[in-house]
Formats: sequence, structure tokens, C-alpha cells
Amino acid sequence: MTNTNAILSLKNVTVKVRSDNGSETEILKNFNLDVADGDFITVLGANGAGKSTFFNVIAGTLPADSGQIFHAGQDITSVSAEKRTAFLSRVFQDPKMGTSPRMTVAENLLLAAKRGEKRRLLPRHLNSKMADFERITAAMGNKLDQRLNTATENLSGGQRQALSFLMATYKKPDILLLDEHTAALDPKTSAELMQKTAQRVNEDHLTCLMITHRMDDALKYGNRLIVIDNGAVSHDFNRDEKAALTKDKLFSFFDAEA
Ligand SMILES: Nc1ncnc2c1ncn2[C@@H]1O[C@H](COP(=O)(O)OP(=O)(O)OP(=O)(O)O)[C@@H](O)[C@H]1O
Repeated sequence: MTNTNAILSLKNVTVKVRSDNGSETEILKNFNLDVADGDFITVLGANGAGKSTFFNVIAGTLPADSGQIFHAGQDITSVSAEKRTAFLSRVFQDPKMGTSPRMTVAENLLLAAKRGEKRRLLPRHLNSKMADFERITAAMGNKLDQRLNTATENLSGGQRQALSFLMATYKKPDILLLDEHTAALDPKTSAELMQKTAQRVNEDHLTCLMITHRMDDALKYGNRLIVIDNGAVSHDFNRDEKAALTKDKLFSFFDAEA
């Protein structure tokens, strides 16, 4: 049975990979997690711990070998990645991943606005959305609103990542996966996008999981922090426990696990 209050649950999820010599390795091992509606969970873990694999099974881009995944109480273990985009979006580390390079900023936003609908891009659709696109891009504070008619490939990395984030959140997904989405940006741009991210997540009451290697961000943002080690959740801190954490304490978990 699953926790019916959870918007997302992973129950004993195992993912195995087969190497060329035929041997099998479990990269997620009986992975269990209940995510409550409105949780903002920061996800830490060493390189190779299984964080991206965890996101891949939630998104459906990698099948689980055993176990189950539930969305709002519904078993979605066999639902395709494409169908999961109706309630789930993801932003990747690479600014090139989330957007169509030859399309303008406004056209990309229109794609996001029409997700789950027929995807024909008609000028009248664009015209009717333009004021909204101006509003949400201006709110990012990085002059993206002045580049609505620019091809996305000509944006800065920070602007492109801000656009990916706006596209992922436009339709208020039930589950937002942020996979080191600020890691490729310079410190100032990264901090700005992180602050806008938190603002949007809070204002829209989004349920969000964010992988990061930045301990400061993992501590500063969200109401819950998990550590993944060796394909499973090794630590799960609630709001109060997280508030009492320090960077040194977090480092000690990694040292102890090494
Ligand atoms: N398709 C695959 N085939 C073989 N091994 C894989 C595959 N996908 C992941 N792995 C291995 O599984 C382990 C977990 O990988 P994963 O990318 O989930 O880790 P991660 O925690 O996201 O790491 P990082 O912080 O470096 O991004 C790694 O050892 C990785 O090499």
C-alpha cells in the first residue's frame, strides 16, 4: 500500500544495469520515499550515488526492475515518460536541454503553454499569450523579457536556463524535478536563478525535488533534505532537523559514508 497523502511515492524501487561482461549492478536498491504535496526537497549525494537515476525512474526515462512508483495514489510504474509529462517536469544542468534552439523565446514558452494540447503554433496563440510571457520573463530580472523574439540559441546560458525553468513551471506541474539546474551557471547568475526558483516554488505551492552539490543551497532552500548514498536514501531530514543542520554536519555524513 502507498501513503495516500503523498503526491509521489517510490516503493522498494530497484534499478539494475548490465555491464558488457553480463554482470548486473543495482544502482537503486529498494529505494523508498514518500513526497508530500508541497514538499521542497533538496537532494544531496556523492558522484555516482544514484541521484540522476532516482530522477530518471520518477520521470520514466529509465524503467524500474522492481518496485512501484505512485503519483497521487495511482500506480504509474508502467506509464511512459511522455505521458508523465502531463504532471511532471524536469530542468537539467545543461542549458541546452530544455529548449528548442532555433525557436524564439516566445515560441518556446508557447510550446510549454500548450503542453498536453495540440501543439500547432499559430500567430494568434502567440499574440494572446504575449502579455503573460512578458510578465513572467520580466520577473526573472535578467532581461529575458527584452529577448522574446530572439532565437533561444542566441541567449546567454543564464537566460536559457531561466527560460527552461519558466517552461517547466508554466503549467504548474504536480512534480518538479530540478537536476542541478544552476550548476552550469556563474555564482551570481546561479544565486539569482536559485532565488527566483524558490520564489516560484513557494508562490505556486509546487512540489519540488532539487539535486544539488551546493551544500549552502541544500541547507538554505526547501523544507526537507535527503542524502542519497549507494542507491538508497541514507538520511531524511524534516524541516526542524534541517534547520538544525550545518555544512560541517553534512560533510560528516559524507565522510562517514566514504
Ligand atoms: N545506463 C547505465 N549503465 C551503467 N551504469 C550506469 C548507468 N546509469 C548510471 N550508471 C551508474 O550508476 C551509478 C549512479 O549514477 P547516477 O548518474 O544516478 O549518479 P549521480 O548521483 O547522479 O552522480 P553525479 O553526482 O555524478 O551526477 C554510477 O556509478 C553510474 O556510473
